[in-house]
Amino acid sequence: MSKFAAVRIHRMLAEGCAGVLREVFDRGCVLDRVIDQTFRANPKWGKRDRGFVAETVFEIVRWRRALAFVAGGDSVEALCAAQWNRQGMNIPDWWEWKGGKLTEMNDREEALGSEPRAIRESIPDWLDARGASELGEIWDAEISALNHRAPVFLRVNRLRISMDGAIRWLAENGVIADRVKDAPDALVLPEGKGIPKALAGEGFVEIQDAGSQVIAPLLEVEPGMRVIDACAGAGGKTLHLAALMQGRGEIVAMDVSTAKLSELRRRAARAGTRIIRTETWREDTLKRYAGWADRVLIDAPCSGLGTLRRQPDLKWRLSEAAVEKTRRLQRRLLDHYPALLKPGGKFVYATCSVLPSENAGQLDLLAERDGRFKMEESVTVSPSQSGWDGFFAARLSV
Ligand SMILES: C[S@@+](CC[C@H](N)C(=O)[O-])C[C@H]1O[C@@H](n2cnc3c(N)ncnc32)[C@H](O)[C@@H]1O
Repeated sequence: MSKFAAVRIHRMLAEGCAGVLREVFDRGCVLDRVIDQTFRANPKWGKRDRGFVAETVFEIVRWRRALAFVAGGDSVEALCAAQWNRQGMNIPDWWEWKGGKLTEMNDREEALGSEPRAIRESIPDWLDARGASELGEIWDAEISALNHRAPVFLRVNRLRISMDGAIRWLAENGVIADRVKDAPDALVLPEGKGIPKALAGEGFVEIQDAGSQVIAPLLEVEPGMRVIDACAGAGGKTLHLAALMQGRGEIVAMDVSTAKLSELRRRAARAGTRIIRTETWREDTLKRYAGWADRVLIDAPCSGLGTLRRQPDLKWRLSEAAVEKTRRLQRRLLDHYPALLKPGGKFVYATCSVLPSENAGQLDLLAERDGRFKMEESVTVSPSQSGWDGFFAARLSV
């Protein structure tokens, strides 16, 4: 039962929830961003109000299809009613959800378990068919795990603080964090807990899922090396690489997005590393850096299906055609970016997808097109087996 079960629903907050949901469902906006904008537009909402709105909309986006079945309709008002009922809250009399009776809703909640998986697990039909055809029997466990709420994981920045030091520093600031088995730099916060923005901004720790922390170590970087992070984004893995290189060597962080790279520079300064340089991809970048690097990380754009726990809105925006377009881009990156390596260099190809066609399947196709690469090691992080986001990474040598 939700911690909000005994709370009376305030009209302003209910309308706030409905507004967020319309932006996400009708206009295809990104849930996290809409929540942020809504909170900024309503500065008088307290911590509890924000918690209520965030929990309501996250759960409705996650369970949209199942809730529509339970509510007997998929209007935003009906979805809210079904979710509040699930949370053990009373649906206010003034909430016009045009649904059936509460008893009918409760009956349908019980019947939900016998519905087909796509309805039960609240995913589009195309995604269920794709998951089942690529993953077979384990799809059932994976999609179920991807519907759980994810805890917050931190990566301790070893350039600035030790593991014990970080645990002590967090505790002194009221944050309890535990070590994570098999993820040497990771800490996990208790369910439902976050880290205050001010602490996250100190540079001692970065918010990063434990699954994502598997990737940088696979590149086997050493202090003094030349490394290219070819799809660096805002630098989650670049910062990890810099820490593994103990602040010695050179990392060139590349991306097509200048905005993401400027965020990366801000984070790098905060993390206390000076070995990262950023480069926006241009026509001549590949030529200028050809044969330059000891290591290349291709953290490729992907469907993102391994991160559905944290961004459930993604499943309603994605389509089979969009996933295929992403696969074509992945093939292009694999055809071109290994040219950045010196002879004897190594690259890691990584995604946050659970679909083999974006992962090992891409490397099988690469092997057919180009026989120069030798597979050294690969890791698949399964959400159901690890409790982490889903990732794939493989190291290949030239
Ligand atoms: C999976 S995200 C990277 C996440 C990032 N490495 C991190 O750890 O935070 C993929 C990135 O690839 C970038 N991208 C898209 N097309 C690209 C291309 N053709 N070359 C390089 N990067 C590209 C996107 O802007 C996005 O930032």
